[in-house]
Amino acid sequence: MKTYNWDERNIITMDQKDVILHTNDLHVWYGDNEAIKGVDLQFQKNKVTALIGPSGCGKSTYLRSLNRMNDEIANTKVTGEIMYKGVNINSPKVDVFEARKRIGMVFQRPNPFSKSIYENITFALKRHGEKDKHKLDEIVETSLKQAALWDQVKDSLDKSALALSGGQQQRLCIARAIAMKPEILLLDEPASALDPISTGKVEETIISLKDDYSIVIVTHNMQQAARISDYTAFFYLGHAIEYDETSKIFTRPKIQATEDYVSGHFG
Ligand SMILES: Nc1ncnc2c1ncn2[C@@H]1O[C@H](COP(=O)(O)OP(=O)(O)OP(=O)(O)O)[C@@H](O)[C@H]1O
Repeated sequence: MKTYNWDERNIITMDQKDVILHTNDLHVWYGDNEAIKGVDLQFQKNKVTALIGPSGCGKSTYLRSLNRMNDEIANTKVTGEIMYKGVNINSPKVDVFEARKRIGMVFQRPNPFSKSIYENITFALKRHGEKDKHKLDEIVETSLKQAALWDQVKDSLDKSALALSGGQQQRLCIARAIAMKPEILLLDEPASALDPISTGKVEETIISLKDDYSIVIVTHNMQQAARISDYTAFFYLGHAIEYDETSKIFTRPKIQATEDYVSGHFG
């Protein structure tokens, strides 16, 4: 086992006008286990940012904290700031459901509702009071087009979402998240349960979504991070160790542990 200097950091900062979300000194505890130990990262608008690092380093915990999903887990404490448009969304005063409308999330396993394709997309919109059928039809079409699924399902919107393939289900989940018109999409290993062809399609979808959304994605797949992201953060044991442009992380990172991790020689 190599020894590394874990006090070393290389964390880039960005011009505030380009930043859509950032965390200041974010800590997350599960009971006594401090899973995130003071992370300061900025996320740029209309870019894809990948979070990488070995299993258990806190990537998913950090991602989930960005739209307060950790609130759903008992015995969790989150301190520090999550700044979105001048508002600290980690404040107890913030309406969590409103925050999640703006910062949507797609999980590792496709989890469509046991409803029709159409209803999967309109369900939350209706709950938020949208009743206009014409408008709902329009949102269904736009969201499915953006998720690159429209052509395959436009003639079967009444079909059960569960009859779709895994890759199609995941793109439906992306369409469902997009339908709420978020600004930020959080993706937690969205392709890890998919075959290579479906993975390729989900990756193409993610790249095409950049024009309209800012995306933060957790991935175990180094090639995937290199293919689709503009920025990459390397996490280890609850710390963000290195954060830079993806091209730099994968070709000339400043920290030895990052270099070893991305080249498969870590540990
Ligand atoms: N729901 C939970 N309850 C208690 N502890 C948790 C929970 N989720 C994660 N942890 C702990 O927090 C730490 C970070 O886990 P996390 O899942 O965020 O890491 P990760 O980097 O995403 O891992 P992986 O790549 O394996 O998904 C680990 O010690 C883990 O055991």
